[in-house]
This record gives sequence, structure tokens and C-alpha cells, in this order.
Amino acid sequence: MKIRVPATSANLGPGFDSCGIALSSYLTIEVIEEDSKWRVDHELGPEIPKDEQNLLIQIAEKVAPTIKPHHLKMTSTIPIARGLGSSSSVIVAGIELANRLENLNLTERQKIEIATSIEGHPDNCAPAICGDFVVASHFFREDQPIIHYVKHYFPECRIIAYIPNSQVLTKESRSVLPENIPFADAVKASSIANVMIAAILNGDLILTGKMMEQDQWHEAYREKFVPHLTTIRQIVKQNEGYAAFLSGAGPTVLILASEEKADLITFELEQMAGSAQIEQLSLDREGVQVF
Ligand SMILES: Nc1ncnc2c1ncn2[C@@H]1O[C@H](COP(=O)(O)OP(=O)(O)O)[C@@H](O)[C@H]1O
Ligand SMILES: N[C@@H](CCOP(=O)(O)O)C(=O)O
Repeated sequence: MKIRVPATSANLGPGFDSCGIALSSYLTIEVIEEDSKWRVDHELGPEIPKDEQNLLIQIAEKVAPTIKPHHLKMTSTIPIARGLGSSSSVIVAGIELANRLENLNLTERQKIEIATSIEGHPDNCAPAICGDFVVASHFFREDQPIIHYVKHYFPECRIIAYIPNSQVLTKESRSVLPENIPFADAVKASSIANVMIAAILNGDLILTGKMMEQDQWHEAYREKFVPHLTTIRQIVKQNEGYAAFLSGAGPTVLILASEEKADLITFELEQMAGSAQIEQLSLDREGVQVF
């Protein structure tokens, strides 16, 4: 059995902690055999544990405490701590591993609820589970978590990821955000997000892009983690791309462009990319898959 989970880009600018898309880069878990203890073979670096300390196993054991240890193989093309949902991909894979090995028959909603309770926000795990574009809300009423989510088609376009070689942990990038913002600022910020979502539903990527670049919730506070964002925005504007925005908590910047403009934008980005990788991605429409 193999479990495959897509990368995700959360926020899409103004959809902070709510909107996300699934992308064509993947974490894959292969179940090899039952074993006396957990073994996770991978080549993802010394900081990722190869035993029961691995986040994947911790999640699987949390979801199914009686799950038996297995020998697994983990491969991933999702860069770690770059704002492309690597932690979500592991959490979703751990839930699916428990689901399949213990025959839990979890529904899509249950998987989203479990993943969100672990990660704290649904904007990575919901698209990682459902695929495509997902808008979700997560809040507490009388200490009970309430989650609503809607999956919708995201208009076809070229997606370019500018991925710096340095890591930014999501926790660190959230620590610079304000605890409160004034009511009038929140009204403005949410109206921008609302128009962005409406434009996506209408398939209007020009208006979507304008709204994506008007985020008022988080990008300004995270500027120190993404000094490259301003230059990338200039390149995208000069070459008529739709938008450039911080992917998740950064430092990756995602660029959306039409088929005609994407190659030139990629070329320009390659000229500035000293210590970054430029990757062409596409939308993943399916979410987590089991083969
Ligand atoms: N393949 C993996 N196996 C185990 N843990 C992982 C894996 N990928 C990511 N992680 C965990 O997730 C952390 C990065 O999560 P986070 O800071 O949220 O960044 P990202 O934007 O990539 O999700 C890593 O430091 C590691 O603890
Ligand atoms: N809404 C979150 C999204 C974090 O995404 P990640 O891919 O960086 O983990 C945030 O902006 O903090």
C-alpha cells in the first residue's frame, strides 16, 4: 500500500488560516511490512527521525493507539519548512495510515477535523485531504471545535514557486503576528478576502490576483522572512503575471500567471534566484490518494 499526499499553499494572500490549494509535489508513504518496531526509511535528512519519534508515527498512534508497528518507506519532494505544507502532508499521511491499517473508515470530514485539531488551522490540511481549492473556517464554541469547509475548482493557470534554500518554521513566522487588529482593519481585510474568493469562483484570475496582492492580515508582519517578495512582485507586475504572494508562512513565494506570460516570468526569476529554487507546479485536484 502507498499513501500519497500533496503539498499545499495556504492563505493565497488574504485568505489567512482559511484558504489553500493543493499542489503537484508529494509526500509518499509505502507500507512494506509489519515489524517488531517502527522503521521509517527515508533520505530526508538527519533532522527527520527514522523511528517512532517521526511525526508520521506520532500522529498514527494518536489516531489509532493499538496500531501495530510497521516498516515504512517515506519519500517526499515537498521541501521542509518552506511554506508548502510539509508538516500537514505528514499529519494527513499519519491519519490515513491509521485509517487504513486499523480499518477506521474515517470520512473526509473526520480526517479534516483530526488534522485541524493537530495543526491548529485547516488551510493546509483541508486541501491536502480534498485536493484543489478549499475554503475553511475553524473556531471554538463552548470549547467545541467547529469546522466548515467548501471545496471548489481553482481556475487553470501556471504556478511558479520561488523556494528559498533557507527554512522558516511556521511557528516562528506566526510569532510575529499581532494578537488583535482594529475592527475597521478587520472589515477591510475580510472584504478583500471575500472578493478574492468570489473572483476565484467566477474564474476571474485578473481580479483574483489583484486581491491576492492586497493581503492585510499577515504578509506585512512577515516581511523580514521574505525580503525577496517585493522584487518578485515587481517582476510579476512588469511581465503581466496575475499575482505573487507568500505561500503559507513563507519563505516560498507563489506566482500565478497565464500560459503566455509564465515562461518569461520564470526566466526573470531565474536571473534573480541566487539561493532559491524555481519550480513549476500545477494544481492537484484529488488530495490524498491510496494505491
Ligand atoms: N517528512 C517528514 N517527516 C517527519 N516530519 C516532518 C516531515 N516533513 C516535515 N516534518 C516536520 O514539520 C516541520 C516543518 O513544519 P512547518 O514549520 O509547519 O513547515 P511547512 O511549511 O513545511 O509545513 C519539520 O521541522 C518537521 O518537524
Ligand atoms: N495559515 C498558516 C499557514 C502555514 O502554512 P505552512 O505551509 O507554512 O505550514 C500561516 O500562515 O501561518
